[in-house]
Amino acid sequence: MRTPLIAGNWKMYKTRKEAFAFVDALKDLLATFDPKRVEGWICAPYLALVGLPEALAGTSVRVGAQNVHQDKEGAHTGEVSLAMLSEVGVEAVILGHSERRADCGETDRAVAEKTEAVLLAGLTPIVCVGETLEQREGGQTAALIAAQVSAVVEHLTRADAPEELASKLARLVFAYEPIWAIGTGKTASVADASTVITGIRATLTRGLGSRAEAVRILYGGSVKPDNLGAFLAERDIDGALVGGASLAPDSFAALLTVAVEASAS
Ligand SMILES: O=C(CO)COP(=O)(O)O
Repeated sequence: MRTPLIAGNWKMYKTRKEAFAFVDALKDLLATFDPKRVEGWICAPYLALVGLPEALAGTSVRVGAQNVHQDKEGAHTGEVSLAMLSEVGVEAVILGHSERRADCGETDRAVAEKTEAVLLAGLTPIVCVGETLEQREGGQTAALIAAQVSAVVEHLTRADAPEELASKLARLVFAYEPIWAIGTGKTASVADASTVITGIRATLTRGLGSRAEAVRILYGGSVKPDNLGAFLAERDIDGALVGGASLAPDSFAALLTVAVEASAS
C-alpha cells in the first residue's frame, strides 16, 4: 500500500517572513488533527528553506525544494547543490516542472541526471511530466508522457548505472501535470488523469519490473480541497502536486484532511 502524498509547490511565492507566518498558522491548524497516514510536503523557494524543517518540527509535514543541480559542486553560477539542500534539512526535490522545462530549457536528459543525483543523495525526487493542450489535441499525450518517463527510467537502469541506485528506485515519485491544467482552474477529468497515470505505471513496470508498484504517481493541475478526493479515489493516483491551493495554510491543511479521509476509506 502506497502512502498518499500531498506536495505543495510554492513556486516563486513567499518571502521568508511569509513562509514562516504560513508555518505558524499551519501548526495551529494541524494541532486539531493528525495527518500521519499521509505525507505532506512543502516545496518552498530556496531562501525560505533555511530553518523551515526546524519550524515544522513536531508536525508530519516535511520540506522539499523546487530544483537542484545534478553535479556535486562546481562552476555553475546561480545553482544550488544537493549537499547544500541536505544540510538545511531538505528531503525532496521537484524536478522537471513544466515551468522549468519552458523557462530554463530543462531537457529530459537533465531531468534524468538530476533524478539519479537526488536518489543517490538519499532525497526523494518528484519528477514532473505533462503535455501541452496542443499535444493533447493532437493525440500525442500517451506517447509524449511515455517518452518523458522512459528517459528517466532508461537513465536509471542503464548498464553502467551505480549499483546502489537499484535499491533506491522505489523512492521515486512522478507527478503527471497536464500543462493546460496548471493554474487555469481547469483540471484534467479524473478519467483522463487516471488513464495517463495508469500508462505511467505501465511504462515504469516495463523498466523497473515489480519495483514500479512502490513508485508513487501524483496528479497536478488546479487541485483544490473540493476536487482532490475524486482523484485520490483512483487506484493508481497516489496524491497531488498542488500550486495555488498550497499557498494558504487553511487550504493546505484542508488538502491533508481530504487525503487522510481518502486513505481511511
Ligand atoms: O504546477 C502545479 C504544481 O506543481 C499546479 O499548479 P496549480 O495547482 O496552481 O494549478
